[in-house]
Amino acid sequence: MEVYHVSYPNHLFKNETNDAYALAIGFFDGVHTGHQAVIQEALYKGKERNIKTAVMTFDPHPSLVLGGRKEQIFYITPLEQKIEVLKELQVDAVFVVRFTSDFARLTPAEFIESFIKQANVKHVTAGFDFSFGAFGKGTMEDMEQLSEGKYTVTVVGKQELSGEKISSTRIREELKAGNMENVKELLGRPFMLSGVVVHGDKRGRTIDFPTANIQPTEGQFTPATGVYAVKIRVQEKWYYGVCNVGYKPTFNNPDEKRLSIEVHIFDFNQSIYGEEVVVHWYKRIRSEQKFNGIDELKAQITKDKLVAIDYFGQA
Ligand SMILES: Cc1cc2nc3c(=O)[nH]c(=O)nc-3n(C[C@H](O)[C@H](O)[C@H](O)COP(=O)(O)O)c2cc1C
Ligand SMILES: Nc1ncnc2c1ncn2[C@@H]1O[C@H](COP(=O)(O)OP(=O)(O)OP(=O)(O)O)[C@@H](O)[C@H]1O
Repeated sequence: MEVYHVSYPNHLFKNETNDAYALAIGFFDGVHTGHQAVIQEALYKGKERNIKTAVMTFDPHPSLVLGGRKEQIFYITPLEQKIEVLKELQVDAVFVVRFTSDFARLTPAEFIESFIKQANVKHVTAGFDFSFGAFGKGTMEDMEQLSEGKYTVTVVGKQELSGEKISSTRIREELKAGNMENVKELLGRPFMLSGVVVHGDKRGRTIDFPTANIQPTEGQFTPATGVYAVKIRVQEKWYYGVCNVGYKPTFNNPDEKRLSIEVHIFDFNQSIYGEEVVVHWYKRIRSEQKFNGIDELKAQITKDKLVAIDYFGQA
């Protein structure tokens, strides 16, 4: 899969590629099942017409530029992970458009000229609510009307789960609540968090539950605090585990708000500091609690482990 980075006005498509494309457009944070329907439609059209399939996405999130947001944005799938998921969907190319204020000022017609027609796009698919161009004024009807016969358009209808639209916003809310089973259903795969194993307080081994402390890749959304049943990939192998996201109130002063993500990996006793790992999140088991000492905490983690084993035994 090719990845092209394009930006307006300096670096456009002209010399990038001569291939013709069926294109799916959107921000696609999460590449959830609603997004997958849009991308599958592009894949279908690409096959039908014997042309390549591409996904156009933007970076950073438009709200950072349009909303004048100063704080960091947290993504369900940071760009690199989004690209990985798109690769698995068998897309031929990804166009990553730099979302700048200059880009945001383009009229719908200008956007189409520079980013659709000049990119040799022969078919466009997007969802029913996709909007583009300055103030988001361009609709999918405009997309069709401005085509001048140079490309065709399909609009994918609203994909729903339990009567509500599947959306990135909805998934962020579910992550904030720790509802990982719902997240899994909406994404069509478990939520993934990648990061590096860093040194913790080294207390874990003294309570018989050694943990890998994970420093997440920058810009990733972290689920609600609490204890979770997870799978973790270490050096190409998958293991089961229990993960605590929180502040360890049993040991730490509640004012010390340093969030930690740590996984006790089952049947594992290697030193993995500095390793890159990926955590897949399945189920929230309970909230983090302040215990009266180590014995109570140990007894609870033993129970958490049984809940996770039981969950995976049935999953
Ligand atoms: C499954 C699991 C559940 C945990 N639950 C709690 C908890 O409810 N309250 C708490 O204070 N710490 C909890 N912890 C965190 C432990 O206190 C922590 O692993 C221990 O202090 C070791 O920290 P260290 O790795 O920084 O040395 C939990 C850890 C794990 C692995
Ligand atoms: N549930 C859905 N059904 C059909 N199309 C969808 C759905 N969700 C998103 N799309 C389409 O997928 C593309 C990417 O959309 P976008 O990234 O805005 O997703 P979103 O999930 O709606 O995000 P947000 O919650 O931030 O509005 C757009 O073309 C959009 O119209």
